Amino acid sequence: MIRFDQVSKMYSGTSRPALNSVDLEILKGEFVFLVGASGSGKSSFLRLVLKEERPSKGKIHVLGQELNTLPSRKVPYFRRSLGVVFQDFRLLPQKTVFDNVAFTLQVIGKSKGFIQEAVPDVLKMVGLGGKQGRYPHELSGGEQQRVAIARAIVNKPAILLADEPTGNLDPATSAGIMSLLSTINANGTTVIMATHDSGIVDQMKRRVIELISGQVVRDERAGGYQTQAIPVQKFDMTGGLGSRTSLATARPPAPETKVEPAASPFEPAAGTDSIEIPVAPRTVAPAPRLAPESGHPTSTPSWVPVPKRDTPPAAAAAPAVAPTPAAPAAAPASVTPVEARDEQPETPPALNAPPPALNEPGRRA
Ligand SMILES: Nc1ncnc2c1ncn2[C@@H]1O[C@H](COP(=O)(O)OP(=O)(O)OP(=O)(O)O)[C@@H](O)[C@H]1O
Repeated sequence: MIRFDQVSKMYSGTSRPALNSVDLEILKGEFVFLVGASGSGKSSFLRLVLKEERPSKGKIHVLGQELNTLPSRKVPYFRRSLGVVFQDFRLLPQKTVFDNVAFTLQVIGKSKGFIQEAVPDVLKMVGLGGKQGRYPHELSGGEQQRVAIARAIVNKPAILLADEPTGNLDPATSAGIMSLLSTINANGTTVIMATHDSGIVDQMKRRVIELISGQVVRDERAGGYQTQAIPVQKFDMTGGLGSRTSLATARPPAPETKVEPAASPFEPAAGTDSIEIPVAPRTVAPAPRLAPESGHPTSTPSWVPVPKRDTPPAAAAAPAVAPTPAAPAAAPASVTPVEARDEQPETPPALNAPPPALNEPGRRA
């Protein structure tokens, strides 16, 4: 579904790559956390998936498409399969909840009838059924993020990219957002979330990819935020230290091993809507956890590299989370906020402003 082959990204005017020889694969239905200190390359990774940036080296495949060869005119259509959520919500302040979600559908020319059906459905799914007439300033932060998520998923994207979606929320509200993302994932959407929130990562027990200075140093199935960092290049399965083969081999365990996420407090128990709200400690980005002199890991890796696979993870086939009763019966089609940035006739700031998380102001190459 997403494959990075020896991808490096060097922004112009910089001396160090934001991403350095990244080699990984994310399968349909996975829920992946991207962790790492500020500046380690998480947002750059997401921007590359979105084709907001081009790799300086290497190839990126997303949904069967090699992005280097994707013509610009096809990018908006490509992005219809991707939803994006940001830390700062990026709602249109002058539009109601309904209109914020409807706007992206209008941009791609969906009919009024379609919009009238799809928007209430998705708002109900994110728990905002009764608030569609409100304006963003009349909502809590968590509710605003739910609107942003509704906007991102109204077209049932194959992939949802979330850049610090809980970064502005308190722990209890974050738990609600994570529960929602879990449900979206259980309904078939691949979720990739960049985060500094150790409590969430530790409790969700999903795949964790850790970046340090643009390099993948850990790729752990059902991992935690603080697990010892393992330099992938040093974990040699083929006899060739740091070789292309060993990197390609250093992929997460096969889906056949079925990573059934352990019961997570962010996921409602089967047959119920109740979610235990954990009070997870917030942390800032950690310092690299390599042994200071050698750069070698300080403990045995807890993951097992395996060859590439093409089949979806078992967890996707058998969702750990029962879809909520409020989930829409039919999949509405629409457009992601990303695409709206490309195609919208006006330039509403919330959709067009350079995204701070993915495109920090003043840093565009
Ligand atoms: N447009 C840009 N132009 C130049 N350098 C950039 C640009 N975007 C990012 N960088 C640099 O690339 C590196 C990775 O940045 P990136 O935003 O991907 O990190 P991050 O892990 O997402 O950080 P954070 O957790 O703070 O959001 C940093 O050194 C950053 O300064």
